[in-house]
Amino acid sequence: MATDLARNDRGIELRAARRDELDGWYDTLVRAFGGVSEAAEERQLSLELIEPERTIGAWDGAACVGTAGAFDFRLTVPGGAPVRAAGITMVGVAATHRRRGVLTSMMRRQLDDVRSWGRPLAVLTASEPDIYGRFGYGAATFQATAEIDTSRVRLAVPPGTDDVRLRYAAPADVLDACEALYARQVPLRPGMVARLPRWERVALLDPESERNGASPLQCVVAERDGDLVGYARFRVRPDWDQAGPKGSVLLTDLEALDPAAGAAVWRFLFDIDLTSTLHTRGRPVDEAWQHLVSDIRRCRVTLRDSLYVRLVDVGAALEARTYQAPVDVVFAVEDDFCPWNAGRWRLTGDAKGASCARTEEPAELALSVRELGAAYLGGVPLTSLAAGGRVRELRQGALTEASVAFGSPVAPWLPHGF
Ligand SMILES: CC(=O)SCCNC(=O)CCNC(=O)[C@H](O)C(C)(C)COP(=O)(O)OP(=O)(O)OC[C@H]1O[C@@H](n2cnc3c(N)ncnc32)[C@H](O)[C@@H]1OP(=O)(O)O
Repeated sequence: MATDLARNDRGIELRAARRDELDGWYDTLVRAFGGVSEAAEERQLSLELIEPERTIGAWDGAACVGTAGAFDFRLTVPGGAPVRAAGITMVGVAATHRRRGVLTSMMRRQLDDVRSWGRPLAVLTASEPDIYGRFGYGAATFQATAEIDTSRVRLAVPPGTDDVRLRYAAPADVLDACEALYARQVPLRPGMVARLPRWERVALLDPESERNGASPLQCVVAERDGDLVGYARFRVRPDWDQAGPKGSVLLTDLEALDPAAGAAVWRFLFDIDLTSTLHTRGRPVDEAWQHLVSDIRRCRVTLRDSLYVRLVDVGAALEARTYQAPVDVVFAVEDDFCPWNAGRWRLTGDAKGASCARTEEPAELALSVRELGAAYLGGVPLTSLAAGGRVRELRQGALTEASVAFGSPVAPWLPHGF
């Protein structure tokens, strides 16, 4: 646990922040990100969600100069199981203390902690992609952002779309029903995270200071025969010029249970009067709307790295997921930062389950734990990493076998930051 004291070699003390220190600890984090305060309700919620005993503070005397935290998530992995994963968060080092190894010492302590908690995975989203690879994290999910010219792009909807009824609702009034629908989606896509208590409130945060001229959060629910089958939360930003209206729709959340429900919600978002652009952020890279549009180029889709995965316990992590095709491969894993993972592991598995144990047999694929993290959720093919020289095939056929087995029929996706 992070509660016992430790010093790194530069006289900085690492320990968990006590509850009565959390405010100051959080101020250090805010300053590390530039010092612009969040809205009061956002800060309040962040402080409620953080578990003090899973934090790390770096203290230079009485001053907090470094922060890191961990949420106790359950992450969906290929096959649908919810696997315990430390959601690493709130990492910052005071600008006065940067590039002296404070982050490195916090990462060292944190991964030891995560291991002692028995969590096979650590996951995070990175402020900058360059930071976490050295600690064994690999970019495992990507997300799509789109800027859709809805004045030009048409949407072709599937049969049944007209049977779906839409109505506006206050986001808080339908929250429980929307959360129940969300919970049904979580096992269906690797990378999704089951809601922890109080996390549903994150979706309703709507501080006026962060709207930038857009409306308060709006919600439309989709129903069929009175049952909720989808929802969208969004804002509208009106705008006008000489030629008339050119407002934007800013999509925040969208879930739907079936193709017609999804198409009904997307059609609604495309058709809001006085708007000509639909902005979407952080959506799945394989989302179906991309196949319904008349002109994908005018949707300006861009991809970005999203969830980084670190296997803290290689054997337990590889056993916790299933494999879409049979696999029996010996991996030689390099892991300088967590040497307990290094060495040869034999993975055997299929769509029903897997076992992964240490072995003395000859290695068939060689890679570092970072590549294993990138491939773990099925979104980054091992063949692609191998093409870049990041995975080496030592037995002919092992690469294709493992790459096919590791894949996922749906792209992994992290629905929200943390
Ligand atoms: C999960 C999250 O919360 S992501 C949020 C991360 N936080 C931020 O971006 C806030 C602003 N930045 C910071 O607070 C700090 O610069 C941190 C936390 C990114 C780095 O802290 P430091 O204590 O300076 O890192 P540390 O000295 O341990 O550096 C370790 C190595 O990472 C490198 N490194 C650190 N930060 C960066 C960076 N932003 N970009 C590239 N390399 C970096 C260092 O050069 C060093 O490399 P080396 O081992 O080859 O010498």
